[in-house]
Amino acid sequence: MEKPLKEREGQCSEKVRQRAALLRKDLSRHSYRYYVLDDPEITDAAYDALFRELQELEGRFPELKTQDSPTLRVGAPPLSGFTPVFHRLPMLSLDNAFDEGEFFAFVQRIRKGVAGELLFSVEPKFDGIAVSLRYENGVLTEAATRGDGLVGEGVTENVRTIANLPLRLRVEEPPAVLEVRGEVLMDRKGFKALNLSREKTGEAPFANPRNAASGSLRQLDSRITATRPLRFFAHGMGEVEGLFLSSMAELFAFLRSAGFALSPLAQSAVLPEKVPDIYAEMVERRESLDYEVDGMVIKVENFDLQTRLGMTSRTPRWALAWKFPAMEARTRLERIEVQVGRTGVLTPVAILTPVEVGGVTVSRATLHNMDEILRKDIRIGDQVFIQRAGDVIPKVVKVIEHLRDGSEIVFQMPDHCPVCGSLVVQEEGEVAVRCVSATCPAQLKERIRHFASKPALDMDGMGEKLVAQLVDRGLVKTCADLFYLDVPGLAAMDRMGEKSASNLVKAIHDRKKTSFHRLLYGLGIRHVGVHTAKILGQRFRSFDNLMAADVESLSSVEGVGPVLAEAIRDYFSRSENREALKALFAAGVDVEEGEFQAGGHRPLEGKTFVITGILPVLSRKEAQDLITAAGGRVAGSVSAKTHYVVAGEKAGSKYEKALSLNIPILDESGLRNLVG
Ligand SMILES: NC(=O)c1ccc[n+]([C@@H]2O[C@H](COP(=O)([O-])OP(=O)(O)OC[C@H]3O[C@@H](n4cnc5c(N)ncnc54)[C@H](O)[C@@H]3O)[C@@H](O)[C@H]2O)c1
Ligand SMILES: [Zn+2]
Repeated sequence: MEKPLKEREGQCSEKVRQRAALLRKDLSRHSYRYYVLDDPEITDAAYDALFRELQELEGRFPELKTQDSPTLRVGAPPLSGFTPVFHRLPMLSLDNAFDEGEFFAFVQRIRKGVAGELLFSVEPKFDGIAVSLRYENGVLTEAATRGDGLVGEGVTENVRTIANLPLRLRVEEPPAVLEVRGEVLMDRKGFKALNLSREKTGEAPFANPRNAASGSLRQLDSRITATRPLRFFAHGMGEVEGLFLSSMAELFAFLRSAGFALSPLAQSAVLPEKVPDIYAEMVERRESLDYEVDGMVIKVENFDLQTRLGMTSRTPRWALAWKFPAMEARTRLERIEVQVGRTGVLTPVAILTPVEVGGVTVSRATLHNMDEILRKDIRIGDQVFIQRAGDVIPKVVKVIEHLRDGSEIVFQMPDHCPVCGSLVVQEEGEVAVRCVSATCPAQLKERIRHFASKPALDMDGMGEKLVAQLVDRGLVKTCADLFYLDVPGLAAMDRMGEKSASNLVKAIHDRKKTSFHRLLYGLGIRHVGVHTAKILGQRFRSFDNLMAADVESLSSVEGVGPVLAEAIRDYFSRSENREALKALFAAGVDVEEGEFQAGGHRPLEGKTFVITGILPVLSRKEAQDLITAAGGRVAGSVSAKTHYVVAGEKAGSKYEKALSLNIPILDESGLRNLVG
């Protein structure tokens, strides 16, 4: 139960006072690093937690509040190199919510003063840098960052270099004054490329696309900004004269017609009960966007009501940012382990102090290779930012160099295989170091696991631990040995009963009859993925043909480059590999006939498709299968090489890209017609 205020005030001990002072000091420092230097040393989630703690302390003990408390302020004052721009209407921050309960508490607060229906607009929260664009009689005259909310940095020349923003409003009778507010951001691809080139020249990488966008926009030389892949998304307005809009729906429509990019995920006039579902959907689609969003912004639909609700010194009372689970975390890199892959490549892996990222505990991150470690200057003992995206292995984005205390250790790649002890080699022109021993058990385990994996021979039950035992006890020395395993042999393994042993033997036996591409993929030839294996199957149709093919005819196949052709040639030129394949056939492996039977209907041969949005009947996977079965190829992103884009409901940026490149867009029935 809440205690009466008097008593709570009385409890404000020296300890609490000190804590509040410390929080204020820390928050100010982090704000400075984040807003001014674009080089944060803690994650946004960690910052938000400190911010909340201070907010709560100040709420319980109002006497702790100070004029300069970070809880009362927006951003940071502008940097002195820029012309200061005074915002006629302040540019505010947003209140945060972290769960559904906090969202409905916000709805409740607003409901108090409202009779009748309450509606909201929803938009993704773009993780970029806020700017205000001033148009006078339709012409862009001034652009400024948010700064401390009242005074921002004049970045007009820099903003003019952003390609997707109108320098003149595309409306017949432009308003006398219109300030469009929105977010400048950098897409993931541009961010990756920028960091890569910075690491090569020894510059510190940016921690995330937001910091990269901010650092790129806030340049004193606009020629540098012009080289950076920046985009602008509009989401609101400041001062207006000569234009009357009454709702978010009207605002969205007006901004679109005037030539601004808005998120295709924006919706207006939504009932509050619907918001949690839309939130869940946005969380799900977050990864598929080519730029980062860190939450959903919910705004009161009606402008009259917005005005009535007003604002605090820091935030409007009519809007809320419902944050997404963080995908970034900071932790310590404890040590570096070296793993040996199936082609013998030594891969360094970071072992981290376990940390939670987006609801999952992460304790390992890939470091790729020695080049990457050197480029990012990653040392053992460093504090690092890690990032998780979907189900892929987390990666180390950046080291927080100034937190080093001198005890960090520079890592060196071992010159011997950590598993079999043989000398490793680095082939010319290659970054990777590999163990080339033909008998290396680490490689053998990986090769067997790959061979038994789902897209290859798909032997359900052949897991990592079992494979390790089979190899360590000498029962399996080649992939072919798998087909000679018997029930007593398997049942002797740890955690293996008669029953599961006999199931597994049956599963292995069932998999003898397989398809060409599964077997080819299963061999684990470097660079040969599932897709390439399928293409090669279609072209060569048998292992005899494939083994007889020279580099030239291999690389003439669409989708097979010279590197791949070379890898395939190299693989089959080794007698041990040819023997291994023979041994598989001798063990009874059989590639199904009919897979490439002539006369197959292949109307989409040579055509590349991109699928976006939700189709009315087919799932994403079904649509893909339909296309590949008809000889087409499905790519992940739209480019000049795309032949068709198949678009469903809520199609996103891929749809827009297709429009801009004049690529034909099909709906589901259009696709079916094409397939026939
Ligand atoms: N890591 C650090 O050290 C550090 C330091 C300071 C701040 N931060 C981060 O910055 C946040 C505070 O920054 P903030 O004041 O910019 O607040 P905020 O990021 O919580 O949100 C406010 C901003 O969101 C932007 N925005 C994006 N999409 C929008 C949309 N569709 N509609 C309306 N506005 C939209 C607006 O520009 C607005 O100014 C903290 O929550 C923290 O995550 C981190
Ligand atoms: Zn080895």
